[in-house]
Amino acid sequence: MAEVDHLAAERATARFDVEEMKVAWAGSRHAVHVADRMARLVASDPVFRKDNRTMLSRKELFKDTLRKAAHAWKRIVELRLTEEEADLLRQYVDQPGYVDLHWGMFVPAIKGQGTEEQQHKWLPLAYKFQIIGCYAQTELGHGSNVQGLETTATFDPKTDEFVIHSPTLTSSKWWPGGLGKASTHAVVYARLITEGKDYGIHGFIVQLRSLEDHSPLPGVTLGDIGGKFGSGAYNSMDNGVLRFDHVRIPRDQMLMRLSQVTREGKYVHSNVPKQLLYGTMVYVRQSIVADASKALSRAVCIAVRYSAVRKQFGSQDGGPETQVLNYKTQQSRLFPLLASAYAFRFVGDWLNWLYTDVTQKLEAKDFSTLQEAHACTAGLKAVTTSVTADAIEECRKLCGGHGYLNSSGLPELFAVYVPACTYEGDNVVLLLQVARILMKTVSQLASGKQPVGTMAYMGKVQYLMQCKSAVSSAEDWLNPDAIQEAFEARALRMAVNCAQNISQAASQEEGFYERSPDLLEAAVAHIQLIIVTKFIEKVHQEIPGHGVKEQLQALCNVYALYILHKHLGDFLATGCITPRQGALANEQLGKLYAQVRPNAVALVDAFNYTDHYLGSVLGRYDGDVYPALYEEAWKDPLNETVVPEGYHEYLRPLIKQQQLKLSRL
Ligand SMILES: CCCCCCCC/C=C\CCC/C=C/C(=O)SCCNC(=O)CCNC(=O)[C@H](O)C(C)(C)COP(=O)(O)OP(=O)(O)OC[C@H]1O[C@@H](n2cnc3c(N)ncnc32)[C@H](O)[C@@H]1OP(=O)(O)O
Ligand SMILES: Cc1cc2nc3c(=O)[nH]c(=O)nc-3n(C[C@H](O)[C@H](O)[C@H](O)COP(=O)(O)OP(=O)(O)OC[C@H]3O[C@@H](n4cnc5c(N)ncnc54)[C@H](O)[C@@H]3O)c2cc1C
Repeated sequence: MAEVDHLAAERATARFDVEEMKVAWAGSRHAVHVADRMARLVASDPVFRKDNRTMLSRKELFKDTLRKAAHAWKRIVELRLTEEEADLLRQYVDQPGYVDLHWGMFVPAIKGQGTEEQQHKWLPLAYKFQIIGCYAQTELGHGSNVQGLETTATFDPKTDEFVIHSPTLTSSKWWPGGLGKASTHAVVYARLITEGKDYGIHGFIVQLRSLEDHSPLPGVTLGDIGGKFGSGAYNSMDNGVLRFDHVRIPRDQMLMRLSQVTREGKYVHSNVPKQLLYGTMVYVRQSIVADASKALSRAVCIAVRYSAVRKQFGSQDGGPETQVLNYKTQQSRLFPLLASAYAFRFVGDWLNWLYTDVTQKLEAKDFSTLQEAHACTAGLKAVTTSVTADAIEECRKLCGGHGYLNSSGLPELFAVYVPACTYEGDNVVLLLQVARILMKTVSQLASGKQPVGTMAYMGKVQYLMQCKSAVSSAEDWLNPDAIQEAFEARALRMAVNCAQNISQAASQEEGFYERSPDLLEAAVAHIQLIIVTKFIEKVHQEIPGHGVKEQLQALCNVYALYILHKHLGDFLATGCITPRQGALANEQLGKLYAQVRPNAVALVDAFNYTDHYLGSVLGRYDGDVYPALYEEAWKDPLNETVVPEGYHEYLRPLIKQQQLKLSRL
């Protein structure tokens, strides 16, 4: 705890129990405790220092990542950490690296798509880091279109092997994290060809590097694809390129849980949906939603604390300057982001529950909820990552000029985060998947088929197509039923409008193509409805702690009314509310901001982040920003010498030349 607390006055105005809010945020008292312990463990270990990261060269940064990963593993083993503890420790180390893909995609791919025998063989090796794996799906020529991948895996019955080959330049694997320099193995996605027939994309475990000296195996060409956006940031990751020249692997290295190739080369597909091949992506998409709230809450924590410290302009009578957090414009830009962090946290928890539920059903061969899992993970991944990326940039602007300094932590956070809009499915491509499912659901309404899960509201089509909001005062917008109905009506009407427009096209496919910009908006409306609904449901639960429920209620209303205000055009165009009701929502939003204001600093304290994890001089817990900023500047390598390198070569001759010219005048 800091000696001087410049934010003490802010903390004193909080009208709720911060310790209990920490529990609501983390999910349980146990979760707060474990996260706290792991965060402190990392913060107190000099190997995990990260304040110099943006000053390292790419090579130094990569080596630093290897060092941290090895040290983290050593600590995990020494301290016999549980899986939960180890995941948190890695989170707080906060440096993207091959380990993320090893645990986050390679292991899940084998678990999800490998037979029991294959899991028995490969997982123990991966669990002990005797092999390091990555997920090699995307190619130079194809990423979004998985069915368009070109790498081939041709079965050779003579030797009982698959021959993995990259037939073209565009078939080179391109992007897989951990592939460039670290991985020894990969789950490679390739077209399965047997008995002369192409059976489409399947997963294969392929060894890439020697386990003795790490050199590439014969027929394997691989390396790093080069520097990426931002200093430090995602450059700690060795995203790689990989080509195969007729590389042979045993038949049993095809992941055979979903389909098999027999010794004779017969292709056998188990009686399961083909889309289960995409299971690893579904798993990672749901974890990306949980991560969105982490990244967003970090940015918001920095911006809120700094806005409480920063003062600009005096009062009319020459009194003290005003905290920028008191400006209504600052509040109207920042508090919706604070509310979004909480909203994403709770929808992330719900999505995790849904994912677990669907997985259990799949184990029991019940595939009925697969579409729901796909729509929710794809749509929530798209909306939460897009909002978070934009929000981090907004937080940078909210911190004025100092937000642009690396020491604010915001440039690096943005650079690390922004590819989340692209990886695990480009957000537009994913939203179009949601739109397809929405259109399918609308088309089935006429036949009387009742939609289920998050689409269930569409079953109220008769009512929602004609209902009118009853809101007649600003306070009426505090009624969750009023919010819920307006959001349901907007989402349904947008979807039905799209469906009607598509039905007038020459074909469904052409209509979908022509109307895709509208479809995107309909998909966003549907996903925003899910987020609002899950927040409302959360607030309806019993939430212990003085004032905690009230604060969450206020944030829920901020989130919903902010979205309504931002997308007012949708609500008006679909006739769900009147312009007057829109104005009342905005009036209520202003009142809610005033309610949030005295609690703002405490609401970000509830995220319980250490200064190490935040990595920001502006977001320090103690608010002692200026000495830290001043001190940090002197650490820059440019300040190692008073006179810069290059002075004698370039500055002095220039100055002298000008002096000479002047002396001649
Ligand atoms: C503690 C753990 C932490 C873990 C987190 C660590 C991770 C580290 C974090 C970040 C590191 C970054 C790692 C990045 C990795 C990657 O990027 S891997 C590569 C990801 N690639 C993609 O996401 C590609 C996107 N493309 C696709 O998913 C598909 O191509 C497609 C766009 C969905 C289209 O597929 P396809 O052409 O086959 O299908 P369609 O004709 O459109 O649809 C056919 C039917 O299938 C249904 N469908 C599609 N996808 C799914 C799915 N995933 N699940 C279920 N069902 C699916 C679709 O709705 C159609 O259904 P219908 O026939 O009934 O209409
Ligand atoms: C940092 C990072 C890490 C990654 N890690 C991995 C990894 O570990 N393993 C792996 O296999 N891959 C990885 N990837 C690759 C990633 O999954 C792909 O980049 C991603 O799926 C997007 O595919 P793409 O690059 O082909 O984009 P494209 O599909 O080429 O997108 C280009 C543009 O076209 C638009 N577009 C494409 N299709 C459509 C359509 N049908 N309708 C409308 N618009 C469309 C997109 O919206 C986008 O604007 C990573 C990528 C990044 C950036």
